[in-house]
Amino acid sequence: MTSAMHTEELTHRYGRRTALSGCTLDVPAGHVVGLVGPNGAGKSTLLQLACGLLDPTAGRIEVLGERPVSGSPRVGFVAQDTPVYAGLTVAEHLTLGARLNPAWDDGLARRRIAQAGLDPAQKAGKLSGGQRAQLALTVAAAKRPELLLLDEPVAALDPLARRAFLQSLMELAAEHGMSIVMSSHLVADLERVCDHLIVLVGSRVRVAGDVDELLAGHHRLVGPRRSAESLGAGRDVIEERHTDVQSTLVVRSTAPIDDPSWQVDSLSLEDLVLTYMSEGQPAGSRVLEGQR
Ligand SMILES: Nc1ncnc2c1ncn2[C@@H]1O[C@H](COP(=O)(O)OP(=O)(O)OP(=O)(O)O)[C@@H](O)[C@H]1O
Repeated sequence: MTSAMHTEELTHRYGRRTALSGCTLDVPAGHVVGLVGPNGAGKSTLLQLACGLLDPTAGRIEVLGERPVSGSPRVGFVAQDTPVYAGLTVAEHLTLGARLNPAWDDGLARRRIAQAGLDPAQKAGKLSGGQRAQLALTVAAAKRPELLLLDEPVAALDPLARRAFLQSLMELAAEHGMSIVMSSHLVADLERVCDHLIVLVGSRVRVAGDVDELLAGHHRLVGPRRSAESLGAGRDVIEERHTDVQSTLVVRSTAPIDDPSWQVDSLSLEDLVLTYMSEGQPAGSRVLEGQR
């Protein structure tokens, strides 16, 4: 499997604050990868390390087989605040993009600008937040990078624009083999477009893998109250809740659960993400299906 990104024990500190700690992960090339985690988990820090805007404090990161270099034409990045040049018009952004990027796809850029309903003559400083995000995304995609890194790209988009944007991401990955890593809090969106998922919690990777494999390997068990240890080896208990009479467990297991006294259900991607995100928090703040 070729990697779009590979990290080993990657750590970044801002002064005394650790933003990412001992992060080891592999992002397969040619996939759309979702990066989720609570606020402050280190997602933006990881993406900025990947595009060379930050340097590791410790550990190693390779992107497309190289040490990340800021401004590389092989990597596109859209930061959370979608920076644009306020004094330049939309059309001037495309002209500048074409001048700076050898693989610039002008057709793609103009199509996306038209789809987003942007006026080429308008100054970027006068665009709305969502329109600015559309422009920044267009410029990043039209660079035709091998890897596109997006930090909460759809947060400012209206639902229609969001759907169109997610559709275009899937097309970029399918038609041009572009690898895409996008952070988002909108798990339903990630579920629509991502085939690989990374859950980052407290500056560490909590779980990562192919979405279908993750869903197939996680189960919710409901049955008469008993200790989680009764499940035996090879089953990783991610979450357990007990009443006087009933136990509810979320387990990771590739082997089938063959004890008929358990009712075994699958998890949605949102349940899976929430389970990992709430790990380590007091049981009262955890969210389980039926209690939301
Ligand atoms: N420039 C900075 N200086 C100091 N600390 C920072 C800086 N940027 C981020 N941090 C800290 O690093 C940690 C990780 O932040 P980061 O922005 O990477 O998280 P995130 O997962 O992207 O969060 P969010 O979902 O809220 O965008 C947080 O504790 C944050 O306060």
